[in-house]
Order: sequence, then C-alpha cells, then structure tokens
Amino acid sequence: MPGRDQELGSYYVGVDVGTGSVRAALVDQRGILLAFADQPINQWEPQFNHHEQSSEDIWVACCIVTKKVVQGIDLNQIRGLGFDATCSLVVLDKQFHPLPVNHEGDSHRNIIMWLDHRAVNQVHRINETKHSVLQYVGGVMSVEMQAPKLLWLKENLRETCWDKAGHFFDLPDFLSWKATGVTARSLCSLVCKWTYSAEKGWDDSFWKMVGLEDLVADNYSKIGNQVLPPGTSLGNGLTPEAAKDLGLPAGIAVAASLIDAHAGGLGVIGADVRGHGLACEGQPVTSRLAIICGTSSCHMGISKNPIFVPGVWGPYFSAMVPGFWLNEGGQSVTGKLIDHMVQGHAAFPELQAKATARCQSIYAYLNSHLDLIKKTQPVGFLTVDLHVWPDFHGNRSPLADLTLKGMVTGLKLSQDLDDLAILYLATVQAIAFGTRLIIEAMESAGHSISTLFLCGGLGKNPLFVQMHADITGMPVVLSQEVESVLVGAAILGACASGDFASVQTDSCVSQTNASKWPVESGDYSPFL
Ligand SMILES: Nc1ncnc2c1ncn2[C@@H]1O[C@H](COP(=O)(O)OP(=O)(O)O)[C@@H](O)[C@H]1O
Ligand SMILES: O=C(CO)[C@H](O)[C@H](O)COP(=O)(O)O
Repeated sequence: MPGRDQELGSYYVGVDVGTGSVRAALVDQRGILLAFADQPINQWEPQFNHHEQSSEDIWVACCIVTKKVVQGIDLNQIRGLGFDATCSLVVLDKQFHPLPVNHEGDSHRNIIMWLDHRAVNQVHRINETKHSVLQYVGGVMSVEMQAPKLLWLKENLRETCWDKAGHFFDLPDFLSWKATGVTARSLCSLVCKWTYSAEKGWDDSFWKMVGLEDLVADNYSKIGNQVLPPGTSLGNGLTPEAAKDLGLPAGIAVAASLIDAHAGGLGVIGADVRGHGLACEGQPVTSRLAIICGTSSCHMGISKNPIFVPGVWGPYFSAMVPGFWLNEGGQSVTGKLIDHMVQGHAAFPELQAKATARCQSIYAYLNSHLDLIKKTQPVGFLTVDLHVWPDFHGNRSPLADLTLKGMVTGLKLSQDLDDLAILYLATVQAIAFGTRLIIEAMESAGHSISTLFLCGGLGKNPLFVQMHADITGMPVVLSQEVESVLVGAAILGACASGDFASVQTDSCVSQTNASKWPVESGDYSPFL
C-alpha cells in the first residue's frame, strides 16, 4: 500500500528511453505526473536493416530531460529514480568505454537497436538447434533478441568489437549501471531477451550449442551474473558523478530497470476501472491486455500459470508483474509503419502544408479529413477496396516470421490527399487486425481477455484507438495519465526508495492511474 503515514511531498523521477526520444517525468506519491520533458535521440541506419544508436548520446539526453523536470523543486524531496528503455544491445569494453558495432569502426555507435535485423543468418541457426529455451520465447527466437546479435558480433566484428568487449548490456541495464556503477541486470531484460530463467538461471547448454561458449567460460560476467527483480534498490544509489550529470542529489535510490513495454504494462494494467461497467471490473487482472503502442506495439498479457502461445514471446516468470507469467505479443513496426506510409506518399507535402495552416498535427488533420470524406458511412467503409498487409519489417507475432514483407492492394493512379488519408486508415486498420490475430492466438492457448489497456504515442491518436476497439470488439481503456510508461518507470523509483513495498502493491498504478474513458467498438462496425 502507498505510504499513507508519510507526508505527501515525496517525488520520484521516471526516465523512459523510447526508440525516437527520451522522456522524463516527475511523479508524486499518488502517481500523478507533475512535470514532463522530452528530447529526440539519434539513430543511424548505415545499411539496410542495420539500426544503431549511441549510449553516450542517450545518457546526455537522459540528463537534459531529468534536469528539466526537477527544475524549481526542492531536490531533497526526490526519493527515487527509475529507468525503462528499449531492449537494444549496448556494447562496452573492459573499461566501460563504447565499442563499435559497425564495419566503419565508429565506436560512438555502440548500440545495436532492438529493430535491427542484421542477424538473420544467426537467428536461423539458433532456431535450428530447437533448444528447450526456445519454448520460452514462443517457440521461435526473434532476430530482435540479444543472442543472435551477440553471435553476429562474434562472427563479423571479432577483432574490433567481440574480443575487446567487457560488457554487453540491455539498454535499461546500461542506464541503471551508468547511474549507480552497479552491473547487476534486471530480471526483466535477461528473461525476456537473453534466455535467462527466473527459476533456473542461465542454461550453459544453450550458449555452448549456439557457439557462444565464451560467455559461459567466465561465468556470464559479460552478460550478467547478478540478477535482480525490477524495482530493487541498486548499490548505494545514485553516484556523485551521475548525480552531477542528472542534476539530482547523490545517494537517492535507483531501481533495477524495466524494458519500456513492460514499464508501460505496469503503468496501465492495474488501472482503476470502477464505474464504467467494463467486463474486467471485479475480474482478475489476467482478463486485461496492456498494449504499448509506439514505434512498435507490444501486447502484454499475464497469467497465474505459464501459458505457451506459439509465436508469442514468453511465458516469462515475474518479468513484468511479480509472481505472474507474462506473454508478450508484438508488431515490430506500427507507429513507424504509419509514419512511413504517410511520409512516403506523394500528397505528404500538401498534408503538411494544410495541417500547419490549421495548427494541427498531420494525424489530427488526417483524422478530420477522413471524417469529412466518409459522409454518412462509418469511416471503416472507406477502405473496402484498399488493403494493407502490415508486416513491412517481418511478423513478430503470432506468425513469428521475419521474412514476411508488407503489401498494399487496391492502388489507383490518383495520389491526392483523399488517397493518402484512405491509405493511412487502411494501415491503421491492418495494425488493429494484427492485434486481433495476436489476441486470438493468446486466447486459443488459454488466455481469457476481455479488455484492452492502451498507452504509448499511438494511444494519443483517437482513430488508432477506435479501430482497435472496432476490430477486436473489445473496449479499450485509456489512462488518465497519458504518459503511462513514465508512470511505470517512476513506480520503479518509488519501489526502490522503500516508500512502497513492491511494484505490485505500491501501485501508484492500481490506486491512481485511473481509466480516463473506455472506447467501445462502434455501433455499427464492418469488422465484427
Ligand atoms: N498525438 C499523436 N497523434 C498521432 N500519433 C502520434 C501522436 N504522438 C505520437 N504519435 C505516434 O506515435 C509514435 C511514437 O510513439 P512513442 O511512444 O513516442 O514511440 P517510442 O517510444 O518508440 O519512441 C510515432 O509513430 C508517432 O507518429
Ligand atoms: O521489444 C520491445 C519490448 O519488449 C519493444 O518493441 C522495443 O523495446 C521498442 O519499443 P518502442 O516501440 O516503445 O520504442
């Protein structure tokens, strides 16, 4: 329970490193966000399917946003700091300096991003082993996980990277190390992306079988041999050096981190839904599916017992909510796909000009344009002749096939703003159908889901939310606090501070991140 006997006035800082930007928030004990800042981050694509970032750039961005959100407050009131980040691979040498993950030898670019698909050959060989750890990633390892990326580095950058490497971190763990000097890894990242088992630890036979036996030889010191539950307080808290960088007091509690989707899941899945007449009211939390929709979408469902869903990652024990198994479905590109379709269209400059003239975002403009051209029909009917298959970056779930490609059918010669708006709508619908397929796969394996809890950048797009309700036939709950991922990160800091007993019971989440409104499927939807 929240520390009711404590005076209000303790604050927690949450830092969320997404694909495109870093965000920070100052959050109070009730889980209310008091200040927010964001900062874009660089990405490099030196070759097709190679996506890189810089851990130094990301740390600088974390410092900028953190300093902004604590401006003007009494720093002594800040009790804890929590990080979440994308599950990208950070490579450092034995002295913790960045190492290049590219053929150019540019050590500034020392992160292989989660969406990088360079290790296709390596993941194929890993999957051919049919090793038992693969049961816990939906039966097929994704090219977006860390083992294939490590193998790629060993096979392609042996001298410049692999032989010199001292530390391979998941980005959330890099951040907690940078803040505290503690190299312990979060159970969340190791279980979800590195094949670690919460119950049995590392499986030597897997690493030996895939050709990464060198990681076993030194007792996993390069990838983590101390593993802590998310929210655990690390070492002596914030180091003086990191405190100076971030503009925070040295020694405040810093938590073991979470992957961004998991922080979002934690931020929304316990929301108080009383009074909306939703099917999940009074039902176990396992009837809820959290969907975190940013560059990608992640579908987080929890269960009391392990459920094996073909093509859906997991089951992962205690990786998001302690004591529960997690299944994580996903679509590798959703926000990125919508941006790609819209920005690549011939009418994009016209859209930009018109949206700017109305002081609207391009998506607000497109949504109102669709409203205009649909006339009296439900908007869904605008796409009876135009269809998108959304796997432009392969299919993460439930088909688990990275070779799949995207497709558009029903194209005409015209390329005006109406066509752009309808293509945008068809893309959003295709993504929502992808979610429906994932839910169907989860339900056939034993999940029983009645309500969706959506957050992330795409949660701010009413069309995206409505299409998810229409196409799945399930109500979609949006939280009062739109930056739910940051609430999740701050919960970690609150837990590490000792002000709350655990990430599960403390919850700013279950107590105050109340639902704002449920979006029901339309009165007449062509999709059901
Ligand atoms: N107000 C909005 N309306 C429509 N789309 C939005 C809005 N805000 C963000 N997005 C979309 O959300 C995606 C990014 O979401 P975000 O959660 O910031 O991503 P990430 O965590 O991957 O950096 C982008 O594709 C962007 O276009
Ligand atoms: O694999 C993931 C979580 O397990 C995410 O897709 C990845 O971390 C990227 O997140 P985002 O789309 O929010 O940037």
